[in-house]
Amino acid sequence: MSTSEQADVVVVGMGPGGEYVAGTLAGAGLDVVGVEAELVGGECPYWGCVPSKMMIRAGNLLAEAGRIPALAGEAVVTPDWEKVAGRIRDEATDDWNDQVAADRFTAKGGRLVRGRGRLSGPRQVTVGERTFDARRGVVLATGTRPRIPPVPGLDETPYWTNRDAMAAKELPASLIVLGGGAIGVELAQVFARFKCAVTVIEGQDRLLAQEEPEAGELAAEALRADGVTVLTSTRARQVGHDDAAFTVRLEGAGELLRAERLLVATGRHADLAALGVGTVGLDPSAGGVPTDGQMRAGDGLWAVGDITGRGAFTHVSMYQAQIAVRDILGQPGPDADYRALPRVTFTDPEIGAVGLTERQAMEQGLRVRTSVLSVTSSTRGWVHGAGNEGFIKLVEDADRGVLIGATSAGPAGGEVLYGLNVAVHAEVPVDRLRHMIYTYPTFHRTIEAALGALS
Ligand SMILES: Cc1cc2nc3c(=O)[nH]c(=O)nc-3n(C[C@H](O)[C@H](O)[C@H](O)COP(=O)(O)OP(=O)(O)OC[C@H]3O[C@@H](n4cnc5c(N)ncnc54)[C@H](O)[C@@H]3O)c2cc1C
Ligand SMILES: NC(=O)c1ccc[n+]([C@@H]2O[C@H](COP(=O)([O-])OP(=O)(O)OC[C@H]3O[C@@H](n4cnc5c(N)ncnc54)[C@H](O)[C@@H]3O)[C@@H](O)[C@H]2O)c1
Repeated sequence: MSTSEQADVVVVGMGPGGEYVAGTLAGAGLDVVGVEAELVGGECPYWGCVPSKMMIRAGNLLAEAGRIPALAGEAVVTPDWEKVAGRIRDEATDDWNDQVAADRFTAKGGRLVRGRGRLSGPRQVTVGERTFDARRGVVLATGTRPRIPPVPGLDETPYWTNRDAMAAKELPASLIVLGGGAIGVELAQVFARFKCAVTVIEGQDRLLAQEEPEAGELAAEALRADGVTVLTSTRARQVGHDDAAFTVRLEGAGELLRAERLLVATGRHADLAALGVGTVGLDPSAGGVPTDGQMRAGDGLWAVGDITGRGAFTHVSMYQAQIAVRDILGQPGPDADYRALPRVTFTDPEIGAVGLTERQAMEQGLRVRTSVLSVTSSTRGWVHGAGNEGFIKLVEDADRGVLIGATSAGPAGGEVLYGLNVAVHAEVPVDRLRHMIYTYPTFHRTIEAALGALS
């Protein structure tokens, strides 16, 4: 009979959230077991944020070169995907090898256990034949997997998820993207800029449906300008595949689309049943693990990252990880606060947002004032010329006189977002924001104009 092994803390899943928790606690002298089924570092560095942003950087360079004729002369540019694929392989992922990250953890004294972990009771995790008892507790940080919609025929085809797209050594000549959320729009634009014929199929009436309607419209305009076919309020009825191509039969009139590849980017979900959460009294069929403000999910149990369902972003997983670490170490600190949750979709133009959309604010029964100002109307936008599309949208809680939401779209829209992020987080009165000095000529001066236009 095998005996259980002891540890102070067992962290299940070593993505950005789990790696931070495990590494920091090990560095603080705790006996930490980190359990990882695939690669230490998780989705973000190997199949998510980092490789996709390398692709986007390359695609944006091509687009900028395409703007030279309008502003600076002539440019002849030949896209070469091999450069992008090579950079992802060599610089981003080390050819999908996590040795550096694993060594970083073990150098701090952590014990890395490779395998799929599962709760087998309170403060207890089983990995294959081994069982670990965690004196202080267990941290769940297992992230999410792609959600594959139940479209007839889809399961029998070799469709791509984000993982295949990130590892692509060659680009297909044509691509259908199912889902017009963050993954769908970012990758559609990159692939199109590398001369792949892309069609995006989005079930809702606009792209980036969780953001302001203006954001979805801008994303659609930008994608169309890059040659992408954007179909909204459209669903796939049937998917097929033969040696040559994928076919997607659409609902409604039943139009048939064909493409060399099909990318499914229709959201993600956590598999709580496989994680054994029922053994600690949690609902295995829930969409995420509920936590309190200190990321506690039960006695001796914490959860951080995508699995909590509070925003599938690396910065959320790191933020929550810091809170969980403090709590496990017995250090007091503020509860998690998601009022000023920022996010950036790295299309060109970038679309950043923080806090509530106008609609979300109204649904909360708040009396709101809003404004939308075009970046092109600013001096900097006008000077910038080609590639200057974008807008600032502000959502003010009219009764409190503070911003509760904002969208910053445009060149460097994600960077411009920062000031708005501070304003929403710190609840800086709109009246104070109106009376500060905004550098001339910057894109962010559009914020000053938008503050003046709140009504
Ligand atoms: C294409 C793409 C682009 C993205 N771009 C951005 C971006 O620009 N900015 C941003 O903020 N976010 C982005 N994200 C989201 C970001 O990648 C995630 O929010 C982040 O990785 C979540 O971190 P996590 O620690 O919660 O989980 P994950 O990164 O998913 O890591 C979880 C880890 O747990 C492991 N695991 C799972 N189950 C078990 C088990 N039972 N036992 C042991 N190990 C297990 C997995 O193998 C994985 O390594 C992107 C995602 C994708 C797919
Ligand atoms: N820049 C970033 O921060 C970034 C980039 C990529 C991904 N991410 C994260 O990864 C997560 C997953 O990204 P995602 O794009 O897969 O999910 P998402 O939830 O952002 O978008 C999925 C889209 O697919 C649509 N959809 C669902 N089922 C469909 C169907 N059957 N037919 C047509 N459309 C359908 C939805 O309406 C939705 O608009 C995001 O929630 C985001 O948090 C972040």
